[in-house]
Amino acid sequence: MMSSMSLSRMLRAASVCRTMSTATKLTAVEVNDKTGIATVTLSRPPINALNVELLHDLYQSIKEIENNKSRGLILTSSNDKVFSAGLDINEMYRPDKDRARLLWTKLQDVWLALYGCALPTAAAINGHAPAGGCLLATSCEYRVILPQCRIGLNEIQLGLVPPIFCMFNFLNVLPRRVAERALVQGRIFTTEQALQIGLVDDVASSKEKALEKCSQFIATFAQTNPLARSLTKLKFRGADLQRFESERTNELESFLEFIDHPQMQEDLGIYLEGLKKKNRN
Ligand SMILES: CCCCCCCCC/C=C/C(=O)SCCNC(=O)CCNC(=O)[C@H](O)C(C)(C)COP(=O)(O)OP(=O)(O)OC[C@H]1O[C@@H](n2cnc3c(N)ncnc32)[C@H](O)[C@@H]1OP(=O)(O)O
Repeated sequence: MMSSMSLSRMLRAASVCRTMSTATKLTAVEVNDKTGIATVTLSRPPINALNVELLHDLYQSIKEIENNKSRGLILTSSNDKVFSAGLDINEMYRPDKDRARLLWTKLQDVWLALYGCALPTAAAINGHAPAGGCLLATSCEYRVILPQCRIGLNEIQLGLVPPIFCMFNFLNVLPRRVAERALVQGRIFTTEQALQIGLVDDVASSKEKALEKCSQFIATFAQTNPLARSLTKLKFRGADLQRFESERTNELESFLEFIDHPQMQEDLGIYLEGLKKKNRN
């Protein structure tokens, strides 16, 4: 028979994590009742490519966590090889115009919500994080990556001009010269390189350890007044957020114009085919 001691331990363990009521289909949200930290898990197999629906769910999750006054937000992936492959290229290749508009608007919303999030934010990067994957991670305040991953903003390599928020994110974590060169070259960094240049703060040997490090980072704010903390964060990020707002419409129109261009469509088609061919060979 189970002792009352082990039963109470089990009950305690069961109550530690709860799924948030409005957790959506492509993001799972779990709140640790002990620490008050919410973990958002990107869950769009196979590679968490950011389509309209995933971006929508991610935005909802971030806002929900912020409104529920969690102690912090950790972003991670349900895939053990890929954090996120960035924007779903299928959404940009021969796109439906209204959907392409929605895609970009949702990406902008997610960036605003994550970069300007009042809570401490951390990314447990448990797999590759090219392009939009890197954008999500660098919108957070702290990053831990696993060994043998690749991360970077490679938009230029696809013939895409990195939007202004890519620049803000890189300038926020890297020295200006390193940020500019990385963006202009479309560099993808290995785990070791990312750590060396400061694109990530730490390396962990497993997803669990990465999540633990993220929790430890968030715990460093335990003694800080949450309002004072978030207002200070906004003082650092406010100028970026304002400039983003003033260029938001222009960037949306540029994006739509850009992907409407026949050469761009041809290039995207070739790139997509190249990704698929890799698996056929
Ligand atoms: C202001 C002006 C603005 C104008 C400019 C606009 C700027 C845009 C800003 C943002 C841009 C982006 O994010 S663009 C997205 C850039 N992303 C990338 O370049 C990532 C490319 N993918 C990879 O590197 C790799 O797939 C990686 C993520 C590391 C995972 O490698 P794996 O070996 O584990 O998996 P793979 O076999 O390669 O991929 C599994 C399947 O997913 C597909 N796939 C991979 N990445 C995909 C993707 N991003 N979109 C769709 N499909 C993808 C592959 O073709 C495979 O399909 P099947 O073979 O059919 O199974």
